[in-house]
Formats: sequence, structure tokens, C-alpha cells
Amino acid sequence: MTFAIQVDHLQKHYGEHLAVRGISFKVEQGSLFAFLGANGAGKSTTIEILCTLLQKSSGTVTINGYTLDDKSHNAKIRKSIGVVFQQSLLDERLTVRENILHRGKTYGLSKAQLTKNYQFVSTYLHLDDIELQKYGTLSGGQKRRADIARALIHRPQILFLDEPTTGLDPQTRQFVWQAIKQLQAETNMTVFLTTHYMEEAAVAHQVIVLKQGRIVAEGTPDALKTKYAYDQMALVFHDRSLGLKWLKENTLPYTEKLGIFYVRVSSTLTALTLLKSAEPLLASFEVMKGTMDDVFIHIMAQGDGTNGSND
Ligand SMILES: Nc1ncnc2c1ncn2[C@@H]1O[C@H](COP(=O)(O)OP(=O)(O)OP(=O)(O)O)[C@@H](O)[C@H]1O
Repeated sequence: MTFAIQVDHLQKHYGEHLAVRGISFKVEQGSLFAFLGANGAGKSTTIEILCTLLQKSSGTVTINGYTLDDKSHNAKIRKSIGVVFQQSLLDERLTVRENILHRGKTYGLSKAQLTKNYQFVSTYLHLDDIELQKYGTLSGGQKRRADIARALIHRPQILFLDEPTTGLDPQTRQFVWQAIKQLQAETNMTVFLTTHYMEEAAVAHQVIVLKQGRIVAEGTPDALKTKYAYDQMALVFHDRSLGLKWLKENTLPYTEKLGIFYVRVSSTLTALTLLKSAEPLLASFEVMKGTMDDVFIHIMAQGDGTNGSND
């Protein structure tokens, strides 16, 4: 297995404040990696360190085989990664095409290579309809497409995306997301993502959850769902008292909100058996699968446990 990113006991102090507390993790080459955490958990600090924009306090970081902090390596790291930050870096007065080509030149690409790469990013990000428009006049979603294209013009091995879809409408989010997924799958590029949208993390190969500078959970979305989320039935009974009797008979703990009874179940198959038994009493029902939202909420509600990979 080849790792695009290896982080070992990374720490970052801001004066007295320890923002990143000795985290260790590895990101497999070609994977989609989701780095989650509440506000202030240390995500941006970590990303900025990995992208050579911020000095770490201690620990070791290897990106695409280059060790961070080695002067000659830092330049190579920068050439091998693309970064999309929450704030754009593009010039409002230039067109999308001018902006992206200008960025490509700063990487020292030849004219032929630049033309080829531009064609590549333009196809993935569907730039045809906006490439001659000034960046400053684009909508939020169009700007994001251009930002991602800018980050890809030198064909990096790793793409860092810091909340790439924040503020976009659901349709545009889906579009941007599809482009990222397609790129990742077709080019074997590693994608390192932070997001506050848990359904985006659900398609990642690996997820890490950071809390107050520590890793508090990690694994595949499925493994995390199995550990931290649960399936639920929402039941509405024709007759409340008969419903309560049935719940008691089956020793099912429940919560009730506005006449709807919520019952945790170990699997959807268990739900099916219970629903069959309750069928004559039910006015309506819903079975809800555990989600990454549940995972996040559960982990955030827990104390400050660690997974052992932190100092
Ligand atoms: N330049 C700085 N000086 C001092 N403290 C800082 C600095 N930058 C960040 N911090 C602190 O470090 C901690 C981690 O911040 P960071 O921005 O990395 O969190 P985050 O997980 O990216 O949050 P968000 O989701 O809100 O972007 C926070 O407590 C923050 O206040």
C-alpha cells in the first residue's frame, strides 16, 4: 500500500494554545479522505501545515514521499499538491481562462503542457460556458468550479479541499461533488477533504474525526456508522394506549415527540420483525438508517476520549 500522506505525532502551538495535539494518520494514495471536526478542532491548522503554509511545532509529515520542512522538499511538495481554500485566490478582473492559465505559468508549465492541462480541467469542471467571463462576475457555484480548476492546472497528485461546497445550493453542491468524485476515480488522485456536510463524508474511503486537536474516531464510513449510529423506527399508533402497551410488552425503550414514537433497533431486519407484530396497531411508520450525521453528533457528545494514536 502506498501512502500519499503520512503524519506522525503532529503538534501545533499558537503561543500557549495547543491547537493540534500530537495526531498521527496515513492517507492511502488515490483515496478520498475526509477530515472532520467541529469548528476550532484544528482542521485548517493541520491542512495549512500539510500544504507548507504554516510551520508545525513538532512531529513529522511526509507528502508524496517528501519530508516537510526540508527546504528543497517543501518546493516539491507545493508542486505536487493543489489546494482549494474557502477564500478564493483568483483575480476578479481577469477571465476564468486568463486566471487559470496565469496560475499554470507560475508552475513553469510549457505552452503545450499548459494547453493540454487546461483542456483537461476545462472538461472536468465544465468551464466552456464561463471561461471567457470575468471571475468577479461569476456566481458562487461558478467561482468554485474555477477555483478547483485553478488548483488542478498543474495536475497535482493530491488535491486539498477545505470545505469546497460551503454556501452552495444543493444542485451546485452535487455538481461540484460529482466532478471531484469523477476526477478522483478516473485519475487516481488523492483527495483530502474537510467538510461540514456529513453526507459528503459518507462516500469517503476513510474518515478521521478531530476534536480539540485530537483524533477521537477514525475508520471507514461503514465502520463508524456501525459503531456510532443506529437504525431507528418512527411509529404512529392508531391508539396511543395500545401502542404503549405493545412497547411495554416487547420491552422496547422509546422516546415520544408529537405523537411519534422513536425506537432504536439493532438492524433493519429486527425492525421488520417488530413491525410485523405491531402491524394492526400502526397508523404509519418509517425505518430510518443510521447516518454520518448520527456518527458526528454521537462523537461530539462524548467526552475527550482518544483512539490511542494521539499523544
Ligand atoms: N493564528 C492563530 N493564532 C492563535 N490561535 C489560532 C490561530 N489559528 C487558529 N487558532 C486556534 O486554533 C484552534 C484550531 O483552529 P482551526 O482554524 O485549525 O480549526 P478548524 O477545525 O479549521 O475550525 P473551522 O471548522 O471553524 O474552520 C482554534 O482554537 C483556533 O482559535
